[in-house]
Amino acid sequence: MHTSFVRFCRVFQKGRWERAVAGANANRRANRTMEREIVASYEPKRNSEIRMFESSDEMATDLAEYISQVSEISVKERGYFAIALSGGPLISLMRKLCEAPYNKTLDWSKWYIFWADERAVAKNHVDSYYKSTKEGFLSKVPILNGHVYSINDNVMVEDAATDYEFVIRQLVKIRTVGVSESNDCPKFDLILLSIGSDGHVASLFPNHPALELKDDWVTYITDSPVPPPERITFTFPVINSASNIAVVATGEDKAKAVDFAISDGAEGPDAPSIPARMVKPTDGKLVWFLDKASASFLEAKNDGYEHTKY
Ligand SMILES: O=C(O)[C@H](O)[C@@H](O)[C@H](O)[C@H](O)COP(=O)(O)O
Repeated sequence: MHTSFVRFCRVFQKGRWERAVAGANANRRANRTMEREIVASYEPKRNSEIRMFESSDEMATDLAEYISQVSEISVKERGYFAIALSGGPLISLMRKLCEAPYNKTLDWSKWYIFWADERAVAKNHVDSYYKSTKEGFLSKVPILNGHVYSINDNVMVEDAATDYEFVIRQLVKIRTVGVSESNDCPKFDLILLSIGSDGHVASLFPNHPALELKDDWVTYITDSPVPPPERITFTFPVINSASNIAVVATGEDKAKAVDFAISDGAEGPDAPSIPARMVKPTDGKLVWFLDKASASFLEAKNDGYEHTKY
């Protein structure tokens, strides 16, 4: 059973749901019940994909290729690549973009950098995502300084959120950032997120009123359960308007959250509030990048273990 599931994930890794279904169909004769369980648990949402990796190195390799492909398509179609970053392991996992061939082949002059969330600290503070992004990525690739839209760290957090939304509105007007056809939200070419062990994405935490915002593009919080408390964050309308969203999960402490975010079994009144479940692109594509540890509850479930409640 375990082998079937791993095989299933490897097919997912190749990026084709149809092939995954074909693989599952091939298993049917061998284990009809197992196949039903897998397909029921991982019924694909429209335009979503799960990629699972044995090692951080494999994930980094695939993430670099994925980002490179999305950037090439965006530059070809729109003339720009507007990408929003976040915290956690992302910057380290983007490390291969700073190496050959990408450092030479990508059209870096068309890249525009944003943050889906940021901690309200000075840019030189150890907690700043800007600082870690600068050190781990921006200083190693030829992205133009004028294309890096970091948060204003000289004002109060609420003003920083207002400023950031204003800046994005100007860029949407001139279409450096695209616009959604179904609402007036910005349509980022790619938003990269990582999931926390409580299921938060960006700085959208479980049970927080910020989860419900419909009209704001950027908001602020002053009570983050994960320090530091003050942050700004994109809202779900903006996240879900993106052309592409990738959610990265690494480590066993994310296993429950990943399971509840992805599995259909987590529906119903007892289902926990997992912000990552609210990542549902309206017109775009969603890809989950999972390491073995963060996917271990998905695997366990298909090994015949009972679904563990959060
Ligand atoms: O301040 C935060 O919001 C967290 O640090 C946040 O970034 C999250 O927990 C990571 O995305 C998961 O990161 P790890 O995989 O490193 O735990």
